[in-house]
Amino acid sequence: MCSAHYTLCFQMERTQGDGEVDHLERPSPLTDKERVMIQDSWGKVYQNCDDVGVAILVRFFVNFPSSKQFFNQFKHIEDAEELEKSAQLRKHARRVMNAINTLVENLDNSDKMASVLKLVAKAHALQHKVEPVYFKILSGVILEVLGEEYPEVVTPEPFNGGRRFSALNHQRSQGRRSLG
Ligand code: HEM
Repeated sequence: MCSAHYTLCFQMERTQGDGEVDHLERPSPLTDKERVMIQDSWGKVYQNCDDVGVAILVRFFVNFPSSKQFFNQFKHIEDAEELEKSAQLRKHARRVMNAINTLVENLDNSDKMASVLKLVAKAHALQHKVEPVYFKILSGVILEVLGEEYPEVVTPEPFNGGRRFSALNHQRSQGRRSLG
């Protein structure tokens, strides 16, 4: 599982069937080797950050239309091609990718990671009134799109119950078409 996704999930609370709120387990710290693998893998994705970010958000809004309700400029748009052109969507895609990039760049700086996550969490909860479940859904879509577009860096080996970035088979990426 990508560490940024993992950290975002870690920040979220999960509601149990009986209505009690339970915190996710704290992940074990990354080793230096894992951190460098994640940064290396993410670097490849981030080279195409505009196209990847838009592809992720279009998939998210098409497959989970209720998530559009928070965006005044495209909440009524259904067509994927039209969504793709929306300036508000493209801006949010850049913001999402840049926030993840800051997290990945600071994997060894937990204070910085916590402050970025806190800012994002506060703004979305208090200002934009986004329910936490949408973060969970979006993180699944991120992994789905990256798994399709970058199979060499997002591999399916289980890692604490999820998927992770991996440096495995980087060579296989040579020559693969890039997104967009
Ligand atoms: C990885 C997850 C996400 C990241 C890193 C992220 C990041 C950001 C950032 C940095 C901003 C601009 C600053 C701000 O207003 O807070 C923003 C704005 C916003 N985000 Fe997110 N976001 C994420 C997920 C979501 C989700 C799941 C939704 C709703 C389904 C959402 C809805 C919004 C809205 C409505 C705005 C304001 C848009 C505007 O004013 O044009 N975000 N987001």
